[in-house]
Amino acid sequence: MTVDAQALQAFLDRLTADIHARHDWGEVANYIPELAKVDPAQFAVSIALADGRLLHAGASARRFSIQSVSKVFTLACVLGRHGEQIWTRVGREPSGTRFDSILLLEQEKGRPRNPFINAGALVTTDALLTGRAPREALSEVLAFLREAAEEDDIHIDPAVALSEERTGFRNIALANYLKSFDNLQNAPELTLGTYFHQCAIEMTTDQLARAGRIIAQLPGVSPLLTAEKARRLNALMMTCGHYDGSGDFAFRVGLPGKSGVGGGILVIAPGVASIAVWSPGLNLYGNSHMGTYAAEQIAKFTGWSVFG
Ligand SMILES: NC(=O)CC[C@H](N)C(=O)O
Repeated sequence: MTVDAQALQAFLDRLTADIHARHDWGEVANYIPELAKVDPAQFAVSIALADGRLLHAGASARRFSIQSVSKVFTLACVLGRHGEQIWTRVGREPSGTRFDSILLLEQEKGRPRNPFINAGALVTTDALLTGRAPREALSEVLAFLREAAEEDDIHIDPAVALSEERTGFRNIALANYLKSFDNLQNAPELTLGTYFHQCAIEMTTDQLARAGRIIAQLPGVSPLLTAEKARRLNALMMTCGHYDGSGDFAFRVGLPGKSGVGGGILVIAPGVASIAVWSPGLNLYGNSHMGTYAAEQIAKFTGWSVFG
């Protein structure tokens, strides 16, 4: 689908002004002290187009904590390393529960519903870690992101990782619970440390939109992902990328997306564009409130949808 880039840029500028005028930001995540300090009144959007152009508006050069958006890239690394084997340990169904819920884990004997809820992401991170040190596993995720974004300046914020390490009691519970079902191969502390650091990667929307081009399979991007893997990541993002808000996101936006509790969302228009939005205030489901609104408005303006 072709898009008039100039008209889209003017739209993004209007959208940014509109969002700032609304003063309806949502609440920042307060269970991670370092994220609770972030000013909610911020917004950024970047769109990488199939012709190589990168459009942006708002604070698109400001770094934010990508948090659960990292789960897509970790899964991509794990699929590359272990192939389909990972699906014996984690499912591919939406959970209908909060991202940090433990409820289904007991009923389903320690096999998390999908790789994007925390329990499932702990399993994929554990698979990435097996056979090496946390530093090496994290280097692989960073190298993957840097190659996808074609930019080296992507790093982990140690203060955010430490902040979560000190207060992440639910994740600590989930990891121990997984271990009791024999669904962690490493010591829970090691898997958790790797997971918290992976979530603490910081990026700008410009960088995230560029990294997402491989999931959108835009022409000329790095062959890091096969077309088949990209399609499957998109399917998982569509069905599970927003936890118990996934249905609402699909209904409103019509494109696969992955959110993070830092307020970022990566939205994919397959073959057409990779969109990154960021606004740190969250909605009821723990997904960016204004980020979701922006994605909805962009989809409306462009007509981009996987549903025709
Ligand atoms: N939804 C999220 O972004 C959650 C990620 C966060 N690091 C956590 O585990 O709680």
